[in-house]
Amino acid sequence: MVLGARTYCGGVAIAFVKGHGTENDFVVLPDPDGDLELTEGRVRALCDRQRGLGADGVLRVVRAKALADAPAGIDGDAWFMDYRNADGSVAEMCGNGVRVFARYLRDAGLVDGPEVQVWSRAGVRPATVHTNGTVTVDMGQARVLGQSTTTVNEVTHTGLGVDVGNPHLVSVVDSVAALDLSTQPGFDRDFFPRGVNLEFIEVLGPTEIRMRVHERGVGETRSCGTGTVAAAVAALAVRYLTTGAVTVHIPGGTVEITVAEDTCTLTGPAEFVAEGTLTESWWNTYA
Ligand SMILES: N[C@H](CCC[C@H](N)C(=O)O)C(=O)O
Repeated sequence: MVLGARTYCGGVAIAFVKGHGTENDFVVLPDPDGDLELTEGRVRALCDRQRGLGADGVLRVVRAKALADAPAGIDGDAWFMDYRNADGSVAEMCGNGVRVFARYLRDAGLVDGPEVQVWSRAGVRPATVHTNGTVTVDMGQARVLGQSTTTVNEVTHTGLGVDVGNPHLVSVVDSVAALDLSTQPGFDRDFFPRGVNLEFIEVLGPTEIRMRVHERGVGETRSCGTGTVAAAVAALAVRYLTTGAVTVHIPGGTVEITVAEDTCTLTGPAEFVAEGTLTESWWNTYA
């Protein structure tokens, strides 16, 4: 497992690792000292599936002291997941990303033991890397925002807004397969001024749902970890419950969610596909 690079000016190539959590895929960029100039243009190019490595997002592995916008009071040596969406935008949190990030820290020998503290712009997300390769993340408290609407294929759905550190709107539909999510669904920009991740769920049973998602800053993805937590909250709300366990089937696999009054957990796989180095010419092409 690569540990990362300093900078090209030092003549050292920039290392990457490619991984995914239920097929929500990421480029992991080890950059402990914050040397890389990770511009929006480079993120878009990295995530482009023709001119780059291809991914839904980038996880920069950086120590908090190397970040300009690290939360106040955080230990400078804490590991921070600097998450970027494929369109180059910065998001507060990425649930599938935390699973991949935590497993990377363990496999790269940057942390000892199965318990990993992953910091994000939404706060710290403790994770446990299990011996079978799955990871359980403490996702913090999910906060219900109220009802809002989304329009897909000229049909308007009323959904439940849920804040999981990032914004979500979850709508219950008869069939997720019937939805065309190839373009941005409509949503209320007054209710969600910073954009929103849009989940659509089909209830399969009291504790089981199927979900598809159109992610803010990406488009339709095979999975969205924070979205599965929001979906579980909405599925429980359908039964007038605020706590419980829900199995969520997404196109990229299955995750297990627990919802309690004060916090939620997300358990699912984290896989690594490849590791390597970016060519200097490629890196210098995109600024
Ligand atoms: N697109 C999301 C961030 C990534 C969330 C998703 N990939 C996850 O696993 O939670 C947003 O802009 O809030």
